[in-house]
Amino acid sequence: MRYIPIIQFGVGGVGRALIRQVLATAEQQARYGFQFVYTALADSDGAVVATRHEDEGLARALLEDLVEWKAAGKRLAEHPEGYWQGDLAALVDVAGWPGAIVVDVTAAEAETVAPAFQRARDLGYGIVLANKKPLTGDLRLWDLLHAGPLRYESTVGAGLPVISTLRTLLDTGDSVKQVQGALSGTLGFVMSALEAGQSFSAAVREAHRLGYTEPDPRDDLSGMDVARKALILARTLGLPLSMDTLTVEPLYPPDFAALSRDEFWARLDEVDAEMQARVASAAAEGNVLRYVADVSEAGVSVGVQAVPRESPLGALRGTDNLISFTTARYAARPLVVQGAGAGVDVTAAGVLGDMFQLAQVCR
Ligand SMILES: NC(=O)C1=CN([C@@H]2O[C@H](COP(=O)(O)OP(=O)(O)OC[C@H]3O[C@@H](n4cnc5c(N)ncnc54)[C@H](OP(=O)(O)O)[C@@H]3O)[C@@H](O)[C@H]2O)C=CC1
Ligand SMILES: N[C@@H](CC=O)C(=O)O
Repeated sequence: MRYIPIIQFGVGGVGRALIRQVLATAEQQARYGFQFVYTALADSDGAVVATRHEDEGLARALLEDLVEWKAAGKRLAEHPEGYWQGDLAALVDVAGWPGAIVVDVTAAEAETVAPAFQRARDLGYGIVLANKKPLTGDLRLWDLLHAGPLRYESTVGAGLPVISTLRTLLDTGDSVKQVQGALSGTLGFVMSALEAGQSFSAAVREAHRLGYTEPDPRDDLSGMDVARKALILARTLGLPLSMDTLTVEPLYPPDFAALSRDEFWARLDEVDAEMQARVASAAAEGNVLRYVADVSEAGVSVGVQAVPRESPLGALRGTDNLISFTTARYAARPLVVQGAGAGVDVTAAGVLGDMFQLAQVCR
């Protein structure tokens, strides 16, 4: 049996779901002749690191306890096995051995995680990302990440096979003309709720409660989360674009960006009337609102579109994403991927699928 050390940054909704799935799939892992062992877990200011490395990593009972501890809103550093830390690169140093995989399920800024990725690259470790920020900042970090084993399926469409589909199209020599679709689970959920008569602010609160939004929901409502996904698709297509080339339409007034998170939540209902009016005006024409991303060589844009209620995008419900690839081979009828595009379980499954792939690549 090969033991593959897992160093995981982030023990939030997705991070905890991932730990549960890793523990629940020991049999599936064994079928491939390996076992994932957690050797380090980090949250924003603490960590728990395995003291015995050889094959066991953190014990199952401890991992289960840590999942409960974090679900209760506590800090890893305050756990009896935890300590305060702010150096993710040092964690990569102490917790890995050849074949290790570093998993980023935070929403931390690129600059915060970049030194740890540099260390992982130096040591030849694999990297799996659900965090979009490292892939959408400086192109030098994009290049560094791509200089070794890397998977990032869950950054676009959560657990849906979006990046792998695009990769296969490109690897098999197809020419991808356009990638278009609804890429936000949160905004899809909110738009559906508005159609059903719920207020905008109530729908956003519900999406947050259900674990669909980013840690700061303004990342979703500003369009930035969709813009990041669109940029990841564009860069995967080979277009060396940066964020400032994208057109992005926000769903809240500009002064909301400077509010504290609490102030933002307190003032969110100020947007309700305008959103209700936009939905009603679209409905009068037989349309519904969808937040749509468009990626092609001509450029990348993300924003609200009124689309016919009966169209594929208009028929989407809840957190469902729909991504269509128009290519030389799929010209008349695009290749379409559709399904839940947010939620901690589907996202964690996308990350775990990436880990299974890297386990077969990293030695
Ligand atoms: N939820 C979803 O449906 C989807 C999420 N994703 C992506 O997955 C990632 C995680 O999302 P989610 O689990 O919902 O978010 P949460 O807010 O629930 O969890 C984020 C975790 O990251 C930790 N964290 C933040 N900064 C750092 C840091 N500098 N070092 C180490 N840990 C840090 C937080 O620590 P602390 O506990 O101390 O706050 C927390 O444990 C995001 O990037 C998101 O975009 C992608 C697809 C879908
Ligand atoms: N907040 C995101 C989560 C997945 O990336 C979304 O709602 O789509």
